[in-house]
Amino acid sequence: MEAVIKVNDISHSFGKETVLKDIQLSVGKGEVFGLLGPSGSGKTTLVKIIVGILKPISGNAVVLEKTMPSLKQMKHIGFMAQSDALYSELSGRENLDFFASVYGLSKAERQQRIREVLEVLGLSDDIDKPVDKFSGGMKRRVSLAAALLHKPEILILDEPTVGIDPVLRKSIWEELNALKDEGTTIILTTHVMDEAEKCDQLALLRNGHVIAQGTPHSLKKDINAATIEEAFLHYGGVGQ
Ligand SMILES: Nc1ncnc2c1ncn2[C@@H]1O[C@H](COP(=O)(O)OP(=O)(O)OP(=O)(O)O)[C@@H](O)[C@H]1O
Repeated sequence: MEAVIKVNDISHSFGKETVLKDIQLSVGKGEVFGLLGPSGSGKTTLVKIIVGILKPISGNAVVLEKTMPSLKQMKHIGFMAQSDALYSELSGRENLDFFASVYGLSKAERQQRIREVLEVLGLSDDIDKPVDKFSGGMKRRVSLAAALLHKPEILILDEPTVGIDPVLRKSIWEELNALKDEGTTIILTTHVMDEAEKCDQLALLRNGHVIAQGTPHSLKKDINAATIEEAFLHYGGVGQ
C-alpha cells in the first residue's frame, strides 16, 4: 500500500526526559491508524511532530513525500488538537468561518462547507451561540468540524472523542469511516480500547516506545489475546 505518512527513527526529549525513542511508522493511504497508549506515553508529542508543530531532536516525519515541518503541506492536513483552539467569545459558526477563511475557502465555499460539516456532526441547533457556552463535547465537535472544512487528504486527530457521549461517538466513527472510504488517511490518538479496535492499524505506545504494531486482529491473534487491553498488557510487559 502507498505510504502517505512515514515516521523515520524519531526520537524526542524535553530537557532530560526522553519522550519518544526511535519511532518508525508507515501509514497507508485511506487507513485509519490508531496511536494507543496511556497518558504520558508520547502520543501528542508524536502527532505534533507529524503535523509539523514540533521539530524532533532526531529523525523526521514525511507527509505526502515532504519532510515536515512544511507549511505547504498544511493545506492537505486537518488537525484537531487535544485542547480546543477555539475563540470562546465568537459563536461556533464564526469560529468555523474564521478557520475556513484561513484555509482560503471563498465565501460561497465557506457557507456550503460549514453547512455540510454542521450536519455531519449534529451541531446545527446551537452553532450560533458563543463557544464559551458550549459543553466540552460540543467544543470537541466544533474542533473536528474545523479540521474537516477544507476536505483534507490527511486527518490527524488527538483524542477526538474525549468527552463525547456514546451516541455521538458512534456517529463520529461513521463519519471517519465514510471519509476513509473516500480515501482520507486518518491518524488518531486514543487510550480507549474499544476505539482502538475500530482502527485498521494500531501502534501501541508506552514510555515513548512503540511496543507493538499491526492490525487489531493480528495483535490479538499473535499472542492469543481476547482483547486489545490484554494484548497491550502482554506487549507492554512490566517495567518497559
Ligand atoms: N512542552 C513540554 N515540555 C516538557 N515536557 C513535556 C512537554 N510536552 C509533553 N511533555 C512530557 O512528555 C511526555 C509525553 O507527553 P504527551 O503529551 O506526548 O503524552 P500523551 O501520550 O499524549 O499523554 P495524554 O494521553 O495524557 O495526552 C509526558 O511526560 C509530558 O509530561
